[in-house]
Amino acid sequence: MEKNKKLKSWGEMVKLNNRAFMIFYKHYPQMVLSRFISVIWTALTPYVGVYLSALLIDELAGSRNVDRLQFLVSITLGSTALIALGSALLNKWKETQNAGLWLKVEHILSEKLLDMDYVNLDETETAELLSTIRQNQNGGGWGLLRVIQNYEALCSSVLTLLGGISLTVSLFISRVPESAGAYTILHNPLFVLLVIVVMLVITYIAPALSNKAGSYWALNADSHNLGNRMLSFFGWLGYHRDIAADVRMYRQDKMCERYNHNKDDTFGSNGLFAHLSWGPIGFYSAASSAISVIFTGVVYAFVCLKAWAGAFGLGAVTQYVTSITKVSGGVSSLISMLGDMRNNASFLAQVFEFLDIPNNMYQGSLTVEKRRDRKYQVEFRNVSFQYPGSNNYALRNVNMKFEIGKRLAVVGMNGSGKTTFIKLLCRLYEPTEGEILLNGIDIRKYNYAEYMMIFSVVFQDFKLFAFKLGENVASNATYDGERVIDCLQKVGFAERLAEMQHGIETYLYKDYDKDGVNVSGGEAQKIAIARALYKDAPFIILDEPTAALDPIAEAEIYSKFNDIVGDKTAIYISHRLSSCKFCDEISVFHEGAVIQQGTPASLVADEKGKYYELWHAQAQYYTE
Ligand SMILES: Nc1ncnc2c1ncn2[C@@H]1O[C@H](COP(=O)(O)OP(=O)(O)OP(=O)(O)O)[C@@H](O)[C@H]1O
Repeated sequence: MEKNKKLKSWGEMVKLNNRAFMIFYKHYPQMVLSRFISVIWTALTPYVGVYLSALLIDELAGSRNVDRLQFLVSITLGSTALIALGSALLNKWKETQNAGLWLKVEHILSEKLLDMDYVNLDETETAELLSTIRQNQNGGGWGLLRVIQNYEALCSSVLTLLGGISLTVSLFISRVPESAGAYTILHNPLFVLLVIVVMLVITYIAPALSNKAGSYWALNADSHNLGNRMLSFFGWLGYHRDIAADVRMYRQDKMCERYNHNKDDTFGSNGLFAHLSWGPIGFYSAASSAISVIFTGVVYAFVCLKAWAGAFGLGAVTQYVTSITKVSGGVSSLISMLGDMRNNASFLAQVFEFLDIPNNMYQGSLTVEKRRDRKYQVEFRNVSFQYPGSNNYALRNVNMKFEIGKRLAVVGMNGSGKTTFIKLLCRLYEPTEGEILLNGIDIRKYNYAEYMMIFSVVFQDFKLFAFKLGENVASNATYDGERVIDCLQKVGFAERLAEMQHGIETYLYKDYDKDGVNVSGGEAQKIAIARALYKDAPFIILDEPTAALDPIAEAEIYSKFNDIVGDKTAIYISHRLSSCKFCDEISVFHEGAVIQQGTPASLVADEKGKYYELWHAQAQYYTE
């Protein structure tokens, strides 16, 4: 991961911010437009009031013509009402379009995650990068979250500046009457230039100091990543439902607290940021505020002196002070924004490092033939595999052919490569050596989405969503209710379903519905198997499908196994060897290799084989 040792150059700053802006525009054009139109409106409309009130004051201080005063008052009131109406409408539009900006950013990141090669999800670098991006985003609002708001502020500053300049020009060029004596210096070009330079210098220094203070966050971004990551874990320790029981049982909160304090004190009162806030960050922020006040003094002095000397009427004093303050505000926020965009560029670079992670998996385009007879033949040919970054082979020289419509059991000790074998079959990873063939063609040549359509898998660590039961089974918001019920019945869920108040419309868990039901581990496993059945793919793969089932449920599933699986080719991983007798063939994995293959009866009879050893190790607990 790239280290934030120094700020990005101005050129890089422009490129990175523009790229981020275009991402937002592509995803959410209305959101971007609503912000910019609002900003233009907000920046320009105040000048109408400034201009009209100057005319009113001049009229009051001058000829005091009643008709003209009436006219000016009506115009002022009418325009104020119209502007207020326009602002309200624009605000509504903007608020609607900008609802959930944080979620929108998360959506951009999730899109990338879903599109990414599965293998990249496993990599520590990917996890670290994403975690850093999220911490910077949630902690300091850095990264994508800041981009639109910065562009909006930039646009607002430029408009404020231009509007202010147009109303200020006459302040500098208006002449003081010769009768004012020494005050005529106020229109002397050199003096005017000097005043402008002083104003600009002060205007520049204040935001520059403030940016300097902000840059300490960007420069030290790497040092608070670990602290942030820990905070986001330890800070929410009490909220994690899945670890709540363990934390209570072993009082792990104490251990976590100690670890948190000892290893990282980034945000503590002795930490880096406390020191920085006390030192340079505090100093530059305070200096910036103090210098802004000096500016106001200089402006008032110059404008009031010119009015005193007779260069313009009293009404213009408010106009000039307001508009010149706006010019200064515009310049100041322009500098501030550019500085902030530069600080943010370091954080954007990390976002793009993540969004640019390439998809290296070969993307084939062959369509998978839709066969009514389900005659799909899969073959592993000399397949070996190492996980990225690992020197060990998780699979070694695996050769296997799946016979159509047969039931294959895969057994072996922990870590022998069974799940890895399934992940390769599903193309979540690619073999390091060898190839996997579907009907004689390398699976990489097929369109990935189509290839996945021929498999239904229940992974060991399957997940159900806190959505409706029917949606979970169908993996879709719309579904065929009868088919859902049929699949649930096949896996022995009928009784539990009958107890559910809203049937297949019942929400699982209580996250989104107070009437939701908490299902047990075994019930969840049945639902996951029903989901695999609903997909009705030619291959059904079950990775330890009955590990969480009670003996009766397990027996029920096995007695109906052939009925459940139907004409599909089934691959079945299990540690309960007794359950494999329903299969036509068993493959025994050991240290990544297939060391035995045969029918259940032949393997039990082979006294020298691994299967015999495993079988008897398990059987003794039942016979002794
Ligand atoms: N994502 C991964 N990165 C690196 N190594 C991994 C990864 N997943 C598994 N391994 C390693 O690959 C080997 C095979 O693991 P696999 O999960 O395929 O075993 P298994 O036979 O399914 O085990 P179990 O019976 O415990 O489920 C193990 O040594 C494991 O540590």
